[in-house]
Amino acid sequence: MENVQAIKQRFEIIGNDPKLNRAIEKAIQVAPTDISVLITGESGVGKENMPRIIHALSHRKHGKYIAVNCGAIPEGTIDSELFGHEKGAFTGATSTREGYFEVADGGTIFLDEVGELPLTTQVRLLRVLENGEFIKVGSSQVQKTNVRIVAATNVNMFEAIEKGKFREDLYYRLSTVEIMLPPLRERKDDIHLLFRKFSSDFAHKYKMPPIKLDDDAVQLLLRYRWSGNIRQLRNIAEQISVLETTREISLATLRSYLPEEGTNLPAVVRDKKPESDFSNEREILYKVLFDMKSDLNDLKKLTMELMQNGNTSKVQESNKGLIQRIYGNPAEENGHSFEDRPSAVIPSPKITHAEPVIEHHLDDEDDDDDNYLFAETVEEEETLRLDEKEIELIKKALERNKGKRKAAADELGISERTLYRKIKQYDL
Ligand SMILES: Nc1ncnc2c1ncn2[C@@H]1O[C@H](COP(=O)(O)OP(=O)(O)OP(=O)(O)O)[C@@H](O)[C@H]1O
Repeated sequence: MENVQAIKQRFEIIGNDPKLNRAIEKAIQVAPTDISVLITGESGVGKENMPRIIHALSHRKHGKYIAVNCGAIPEGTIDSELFGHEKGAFTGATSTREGYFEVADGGTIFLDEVGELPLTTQVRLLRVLENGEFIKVGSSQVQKTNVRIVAATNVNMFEAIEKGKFREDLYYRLSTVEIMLPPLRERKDDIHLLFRKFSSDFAHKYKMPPIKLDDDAVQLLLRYRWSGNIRQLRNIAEQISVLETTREISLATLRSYLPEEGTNLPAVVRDKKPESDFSNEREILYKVLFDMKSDLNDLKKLTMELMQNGNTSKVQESNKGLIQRIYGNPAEENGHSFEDRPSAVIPSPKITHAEPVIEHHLDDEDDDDDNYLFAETVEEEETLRLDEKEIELIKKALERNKGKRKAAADELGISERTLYRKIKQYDL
C-alpha cells in the first residue's frame, strides 16, 4: 500500500498533523474499494485533495475523474448537468446531451458541496448509488452507469437533515466512510510550515525573495483563527509577498493584512447587521456600476454578433446563456432552464496525467471575448478596475460576516450560488 509521505509528495500536500495523516491514510485504504466516501471539513481545508488521491489509487485510475461543484450549478440545470437530457426535453435542449454520470462511466465523480443539491436531484442520486441507474431529463429510458462517488461538504449534514434539506437515506449511502479534515487552527504545527511553503511559491512566481516573518509575527500567525483555513492563509501569503517591499515581515505588518478576528461581542450585541455595514455609498455605487457595465458589455457582444451574422439560430444558440440572462427565460421559472453551464465542473489540473477532466468555464460568454473589437484598452482597464472593486466588495462582505457565505451573499444582494461562483472565479 502507498505510504502517506509518498502521497503527500505526489499531491503536494503540506503538513504533518496527525489528523491530516489519518485522513490521507483513510483515503489510501478506501481507494481500491468502490465504497462511497464523504469528505467533511470547513471551507478551504483541502478537501479536494482526497477524491484525487482516491481516484488515482483506485482501479478506475484510467477512467474519467469529474469534479462537480454542486453549489455552483443553477437549480434549473443541475439534473441535466448530472444525468443529461433528451433533445426537446425543455426550451433550449436542441440536442441530446450526456450528463456527467454517463460520461464518467467506469470512473469517479467528485460531488463537492453535495449538501447544496436540490431534493429532487438527491432522489436521482440515491438511485444511482443504489443500483447504478439513472434517467436522462425528458426520457423514460433507464440507463446504467458504473461510477464511484466521492462527495464533500462543509455544512453540518445532521442539521441539514433535521431541516429537511438533505435526505437522511442519501446521507448514509454517501458516507459509508467519512474522512474528516481538521480546520487549520487545529493544525498549529502546520501553519508556519504552510506559510513558508506559500511564501517560497510566491517568491518563485513573482521572481522576488521570499517573505519571512519575525518571531512576533509567527506568534500571531499561530494564534489567528484562520476561518478561511488554508485558502485564506495562501491568499494572505500572496498579498504580503506582492505588496510589501521589505521581506522581513513584522507583527504590525502581518496584522494589517489579517481581517479583524471576529470577537463574539459585536455579533451578540447586534442581532441584525446595521444598515451601515453596507451603506458605504461608494461601495454600493461600484456594485451598481459593475452590474451595469457587465450587462452593457454583454449586450455589445450580442449586437456585434447580430451585425456580423444576422439573427440566425446559430447566433441564438451560441449566445443562449447571455440572451437568457439579459432577457430572462420563461422556462427557468418552470425549473427547466438549460443554460449557464457548464458552470461548476472544478478544474483538476494536478490529475490530468491520469485521465481526461471536463474543464470548467465560470462564464460561458467570456470565452469569446477575444473576438470582439469593441474591447478597447480603456474598456479593459475599466473592467479590470470594476473587477477589483467587485473583489473588494466580496472580500469586505465576507470579512464582515466572518466568512459566512450565506450572510455575505445576503448582504451583497446576490444568491449564495453566485457568491460561490465569484469566490472560485477570483480564487478568494
Ligand atoms: N495540505 C495542503 N498543502 C498545500 N496546499 C493546500 C493543502 N490543503 C489545501 N491546500 C490549498 O488550499 C486551497 C483550498 O483547498 P481546497 O479547495 O481543497 O479546499 P476545500 O476544503 O475543498 O474548500 P471548499 O469547501 O471551499 O471547496 C487550495 O488552493 C489548495 O491547493
